[in-house]
Amino acid sequence: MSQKVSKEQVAVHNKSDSLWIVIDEDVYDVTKFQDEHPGGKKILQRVAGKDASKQFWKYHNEGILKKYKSQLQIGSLDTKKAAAPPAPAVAPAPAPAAPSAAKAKAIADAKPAKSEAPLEPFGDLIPFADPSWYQGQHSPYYNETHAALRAEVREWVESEIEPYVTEWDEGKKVPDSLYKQMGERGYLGGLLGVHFPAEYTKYRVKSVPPEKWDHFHELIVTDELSRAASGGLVWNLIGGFGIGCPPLVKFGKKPLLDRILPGILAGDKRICLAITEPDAGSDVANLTCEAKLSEDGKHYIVNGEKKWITNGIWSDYFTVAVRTGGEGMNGISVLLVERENGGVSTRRMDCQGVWSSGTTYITFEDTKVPVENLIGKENQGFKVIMTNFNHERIGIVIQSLRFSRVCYEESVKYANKRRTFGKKLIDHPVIRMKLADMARQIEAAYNWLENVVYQAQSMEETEAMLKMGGAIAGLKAQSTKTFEFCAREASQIFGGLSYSRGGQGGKIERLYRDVRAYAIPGGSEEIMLDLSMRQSLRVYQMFGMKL
Ligand code: HEM
Repeated sequence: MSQKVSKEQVAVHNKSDSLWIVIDEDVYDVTKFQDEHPGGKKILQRVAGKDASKQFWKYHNEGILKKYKSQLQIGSLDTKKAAAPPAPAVAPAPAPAAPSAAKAKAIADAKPAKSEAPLEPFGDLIPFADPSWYQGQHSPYYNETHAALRAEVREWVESEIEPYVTEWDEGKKVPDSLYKQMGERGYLGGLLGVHFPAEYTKYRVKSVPPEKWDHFHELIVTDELSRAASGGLVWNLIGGFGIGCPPLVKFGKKPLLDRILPGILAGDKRICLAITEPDAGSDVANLTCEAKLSEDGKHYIVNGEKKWITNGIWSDYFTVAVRTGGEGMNGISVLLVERENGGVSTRRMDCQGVWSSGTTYITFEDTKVPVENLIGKENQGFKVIMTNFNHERIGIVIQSLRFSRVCYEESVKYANKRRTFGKKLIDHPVIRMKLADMARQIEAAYNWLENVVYQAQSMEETEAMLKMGGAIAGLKAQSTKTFEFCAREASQIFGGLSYSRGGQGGKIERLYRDVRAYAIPGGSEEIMLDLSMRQSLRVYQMFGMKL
């Protein structure tokens, strides 16, 4: 790849039997690739031996070069300047245009006397495409460990995930090795909504010592993973674990944790949450999957069905809500079912979106579960489930808002290169209005999210469950509605490119299909909005609300 080539040498390779092109001063041999080029071989032959940068960027985004570079690049033009030294983990800001002396003084004078320095800017600096602290703005929530983690996860996603996401989504499977990496990188240990469980795993997150791990680190892992623009990918990696494992960690008995948690946190064994049934979705109190105690009192025998269970198809363990008592919420318990004990059948379901997440229909037939696998107390499982919902919903909020940002970011980039009616899309007021409407909703919801995360980590768990449940439910509805809005508006901006799968509008097309997977599970928008009012009013009545 270090080969230096002159323009004249490239120009010789101008026929289909030896076809070179130049993109951004790098030289590519596309002789063999031309037959498989999705845009056709003639279009490549027309630029054979020439600089094709302009044409290339018209039809592709950065992901294509990242994916094919190692395979097709044979060198660079001898006129290309040496590459800049590698960027530090946290990229410094590009030098801003120097303000006039008077203006600089005015800015300095206007600064509050005691202002904490903001963190270094990071990423592409497109306003609203990342949270504001990425653009060097002040924030009370983040410190150097958050910035380092952000760089760590982004590097991983950009190099090892993003280039392959489309393939995995279409193939409806993410390689198991990636899940294993989630364990080895320590991310699984950090996604439980509790302290980092260093006592149960030897793996550590490179940028953050366990004792410093907080809820904002968890937010960053989920947020940066979601930049891959695939609900299927995110749910494959954290969908089952993020909601199935916390109840085990918080309410499981120590011998059970000692036996199975290390394997789960290492990424060797998979776990999922099984609550929803063919006939009981948001109405959890009415579930019917039953568990009866065996005559010798050593096992529960489980019979029933569970539906739309994320990761079920690959899971070794299932955190299952069952009916052990009478009707309603006081007859529900939570059990940890182990596949290897038998009686568990799983079938993959075909759904509209989140294709690589493994949505599953499960049948339990006389499934034996040792009584030691009871999570929480018998007939008090409703509390376990309710505590878990806040964590699940915050995860959905983080993902929905990042997906909204991806829709916005892709739109801004595309609008700055696509020309219609003699000018760039970005120069049409109607397009800027769409972008503004996306940005204002994203920022409003994200600032609410940061506040909620801060409250959740500052409060004791029961207090957080009570006081924050209503707000989190409202925020969940706000975020999924924002996501739906952004997917729609981005799709209008991309036009036909987001109607076909793959290519420049591929992320938008995929996310559009994922919208319902966020608006419905974890509590549908309608249930969430109603709950946000009912719960907030009821709780604050307890805390002395005056009407
Ligand atoms: C290293 C060189 C190139 C590679 C690896 C490459 C790869 C691809 C890929 C993977 C696609 C499928 C769509 C996508 O995923 O974005 C595509 C489509 C396309 N490419 Fe290329 N390409 C290259 C160079 C070029 C050049 C130089 C041109 C124009 C002169 C071109 C024109 C097109 C067109 C018109 C499409 C179809 C776009 C659409 O469906 O809207 N490609 N290319």
